[in-house]
Amino acid sequence: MADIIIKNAYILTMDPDTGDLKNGTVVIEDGRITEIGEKTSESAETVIDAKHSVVMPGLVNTHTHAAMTLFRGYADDLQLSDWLEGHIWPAEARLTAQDVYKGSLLACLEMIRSGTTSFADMYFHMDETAKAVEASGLRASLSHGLIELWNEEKGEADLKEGRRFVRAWQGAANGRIKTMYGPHAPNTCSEEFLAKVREEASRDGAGIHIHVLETEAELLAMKERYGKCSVHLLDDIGFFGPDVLAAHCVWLSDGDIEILRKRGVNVSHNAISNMKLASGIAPVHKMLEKGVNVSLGTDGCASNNNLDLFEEMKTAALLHKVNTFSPTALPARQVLEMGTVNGAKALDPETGMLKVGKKADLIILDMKKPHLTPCFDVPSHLVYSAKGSDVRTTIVNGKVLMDNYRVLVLDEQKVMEEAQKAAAELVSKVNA
Ligand SMILES: C[C@H]1O[C@@H](n2cnc3c(O)ncnc32)[C@H](O)[C@@H]1O
Ligand SMILES: [Zn+2]
Repeated sequence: MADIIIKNAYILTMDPDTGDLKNGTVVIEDGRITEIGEKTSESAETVIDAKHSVVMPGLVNTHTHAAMTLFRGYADDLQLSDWLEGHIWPAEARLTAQDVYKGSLLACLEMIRSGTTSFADMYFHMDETAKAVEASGLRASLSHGLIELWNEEKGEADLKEGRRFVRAWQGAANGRIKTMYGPHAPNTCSEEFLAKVREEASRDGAGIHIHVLETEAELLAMKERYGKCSVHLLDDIGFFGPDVLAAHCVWLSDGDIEILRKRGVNVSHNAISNMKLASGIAPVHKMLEKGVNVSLGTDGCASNNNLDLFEEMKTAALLHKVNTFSPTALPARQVLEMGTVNGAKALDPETGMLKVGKKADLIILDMKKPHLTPCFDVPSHLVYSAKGSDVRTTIVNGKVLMDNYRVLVLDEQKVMEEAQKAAAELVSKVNA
């Protein structure tokens, strides 16, 4: 007997071999998809009737700082350097482990509600984020943020903590947690430190998550310090490979794109954060054209200000159409690929697609809504009309985390109240 059967659904598989099924059935057993077809002869403990609904792979958020939900709306409308150094870092200096737990749990709740089934995170007190991921049932690739700032002692201490975290949590929560090294950026970490991180990551078989060329200020600072940009510096020290996840990549030259392609680097595009902080427009259409794997991230809630990847998909599609003066740029299917398959390629290739043998990370959207009526083309609706709040059911690793809008794994009221209290106390400490 199977664990879950989902029937009567439009199935957006994201699998180029099979295409979509207009009225199909998905069977889940032991955390994996065991059957997809029109009908099944199986029976299951849980049968979900998904009439008027779409079943699709869960969305993958490849760049965020989950606990920054506590800073949602805290320091809006500022220049990135002022925002980060003048407001966010002083507030983060007061963060306790408990704050990070409460903020991360709130992020997990928001992601479950809006259809994100896995995410890549870089932050501090990461044991707490890992505990929140464990409790929520989500999947995540987590890293401790390493901000060396040319201070050798701080670099050593950060790296020690990063290494401890990587080793302590790799494969935890029944394999749902993976760990990575998280050097913050090439303009906040020295060349020697970045090379050391590369070495450690290779030794531990862990990936690396890093911000790259987010702002023009970074590009200019790198040119002044090294006479070359971040991508060329990282390439020269042998930093890049398919285990590197580079967030932002806004200020790229054509030569940089070629390096990213050649090295198989995964790029996380954060359209809303880049627009809000006025960082610039990443050359996403060029990267995709050249064959770079580009996925989607929200960044933290202080620069977005939510974790809804449906908003991110729509924004990315619109931004690159207007940027290229071409309405055919980034069509709906390609954006859906960025939100699912491409993200999965960066974090866990056994997810991101509804296919027999893949891990069962999937979501069900309720399509019987005024803003989704009529429906001529499902992918178009998912990108241009749907919202995270249209997700009715979220399943990760074959476990139902939200069933028909009811979150089963967390006490929603308590999570919100505790985060609200922690955020208020934190801000009053910063202002004191
Ligand atoms: C992990 C550290 O990274 C900081 N951070 C959050 N968002 C951004 C961003 O867009 N660029 C650079 N750094 C960022 C976060 O506050 C932590 O200090
Ligand atoms: Zn970031």
